[in-house]
Amino acid sequence: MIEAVGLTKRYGETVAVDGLSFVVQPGVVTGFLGPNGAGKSTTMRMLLGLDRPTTGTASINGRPYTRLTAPLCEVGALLEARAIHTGRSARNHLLALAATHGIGRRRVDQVLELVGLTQVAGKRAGGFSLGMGQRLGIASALLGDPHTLILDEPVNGLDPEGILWIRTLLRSLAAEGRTVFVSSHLMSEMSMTATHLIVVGQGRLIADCSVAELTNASGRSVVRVRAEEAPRLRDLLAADGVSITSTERDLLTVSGLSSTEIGKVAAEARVALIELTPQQASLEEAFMELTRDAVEFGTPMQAARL
Ligand SMILES: Nc1ncnc2c1ncn2[C@@H]1O[C@H](COP(=O)(O)OP(=O)(O)OP(=O)(O)O)[C@@H](O)[C@H]1O
Repeated sequence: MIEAVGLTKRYGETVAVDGLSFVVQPGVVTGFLGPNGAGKSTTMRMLLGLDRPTTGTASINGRPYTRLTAPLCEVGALLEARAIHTGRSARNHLLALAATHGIGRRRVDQVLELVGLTQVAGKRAGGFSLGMGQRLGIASALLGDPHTLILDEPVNGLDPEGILWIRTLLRSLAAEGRTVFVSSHLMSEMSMTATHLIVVGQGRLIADCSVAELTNASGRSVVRVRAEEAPRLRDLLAADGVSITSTERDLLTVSGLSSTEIGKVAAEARVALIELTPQQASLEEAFMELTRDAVEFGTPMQAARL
């Protein structure tokens, strides 16, 4: 379990993290989501004892990271991409790390296999592509078979096959009962990997809920209705609080009424429906709505990317 209590980090005038409190439970993948500059990396660095909080506390399984006796075996961490600038081979890099914790050669070969680097284990890690470096970082995080994983943007630099691989890996690690905390600024990615979400904006907590709750909370569900007599149905549905748009002759997009209500009106008026589809606002929309006021350098392009 990871716990942050009133975590705050100031850099001069900048408040990077602002009174953040949350708990990350074991057994599910928890996504740490927020626009660029929201304070995710700073929070993770404080969890890992790499940055000292201005105020507040961060603990892992009840203790600050710096007080863990065998950190590598308790917490696996992946921070920014290309953290490994080494002339060593991937295997030697892992062997050196393993030696600090009395971890054997067999475990090194195991994690190399797990991340798909066995073939290139003898190659200089400094010459690795971004994706290979990312895999080596994940191998380092897994080396001590830790119960807690803290990964900052682990899909960065991975190709589609790599993204699928990490998604499956994280879910299986969580299913084994581990605590898996993973940051991203991409809602679409997180919605496919995480079950729970902690959303931040400008250093503050915006949401702490399940992926399903976030979608439901957006509450802007609309219903797609297709009917040959769409104009007549539009008149029948028109009422206060109902908004109807139409981009095609036989298509209506209705908000303010449920699909059941629309179906009943259509049946009573004997209007044949070709389609009646309730549509949830996408997670991307829900996220943008949540963080709209918290995007640090809000530009239309950046907001669209979230
Ligand atoms: N060492 C530092 N000195 C000064 N300001 C910093 C420092 N580290 C981070 N910041 C500022 O703190 C804020 C939060 O940054 P942080 O990197 O934690 O955000 P993030 O959510 O991880 O963003 P990204 O998705 O872009 O990595 C930003 O305004 C950033 O400029």
